[in-house]
Amino acid sequence: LQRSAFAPATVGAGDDACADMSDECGAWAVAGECEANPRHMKVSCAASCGSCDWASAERRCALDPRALPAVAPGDINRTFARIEALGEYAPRVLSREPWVVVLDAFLSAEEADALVAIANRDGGSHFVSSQSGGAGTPTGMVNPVVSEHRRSATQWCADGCWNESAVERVLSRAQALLRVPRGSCEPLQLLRYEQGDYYRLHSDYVPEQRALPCGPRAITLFLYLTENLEGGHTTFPRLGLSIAPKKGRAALWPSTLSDSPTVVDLRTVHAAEPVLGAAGSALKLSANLWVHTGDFMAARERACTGVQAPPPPSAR
Ligand SMILES: O=C(O)CCC(=O)C(=O)O
Ligand SMILES: [Fe+2]
Repeated sequence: LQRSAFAPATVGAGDDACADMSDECGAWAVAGECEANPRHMKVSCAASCGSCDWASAERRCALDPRALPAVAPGDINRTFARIEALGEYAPRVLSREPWVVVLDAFLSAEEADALVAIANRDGGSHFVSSQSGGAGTPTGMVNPVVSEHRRSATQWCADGCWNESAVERVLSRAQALLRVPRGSCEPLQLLRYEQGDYYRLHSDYVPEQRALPCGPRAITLFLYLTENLEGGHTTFPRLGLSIAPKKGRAALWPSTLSDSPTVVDLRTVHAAEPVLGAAGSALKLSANLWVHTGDFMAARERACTGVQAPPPPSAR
């Protein structure tokens, strides 16, 4: 059969109707992608996957009124004050209103090296050009795009990568430090900046997530995995702060208000300064661990994080 034999399908009528968003849905479904890639397929190819119950975001992503927030009002202030008082990992408070804390001894050198090895596995081929921002999609999600706002490479340490022992250790430590459930954390995002790479001023807050069960990103734990590089500082221009990359260092800041943890705090907008030095040797590797106010991992299973899962590379 020719690919064109599959026209976008529509199934049912009225409230239960659902449609495919792509001509390729039928071919992908035949190739088994509804099971292999359900977060994209069951939403965008609902007719071909027989998943009309997933077609409506309102129904699929309804909020559970009984769900307890992972970050409740006041938690941000309590958490940062506790971290300062505890004194573990050599904390330095750079700002208190809002909080920005650096933990120079968060990772051991071995752990940083282990994360670097994970980032570089298969010759670094898991990295893709970083995306950000992005336009809305017909399914009400954001489709991040590569833009001038950011030049770097990114990979998600998700699914199988969770089980790597260094990742597991680091996630458990972060969870214990912040006293948040594992499900509120996104998979670790690994970043690579080469000579000239940067990330312009932004907030980590994703507005579309506020109305979703995952809630917005409330806290960022940012890990520096390499050092001895020129540039590449993380700067907070509204606070006059600049954090240098240093192996094993973590920076911790909120993207929301302590009293209203689903409301953005624009005082912590930040940028990654360009990495300087010789082409080929200038390199900054780092990682983001984002904590949400809701259960991010449960929301991710149901394609309810507001970010469109990528389509299958092709129908085989
Ligand atoms: O690379 C940095 O220093 C900061 C990166 C960042 O802000 C981000 O990935 O959201
Ligand atoms: Fe950021």
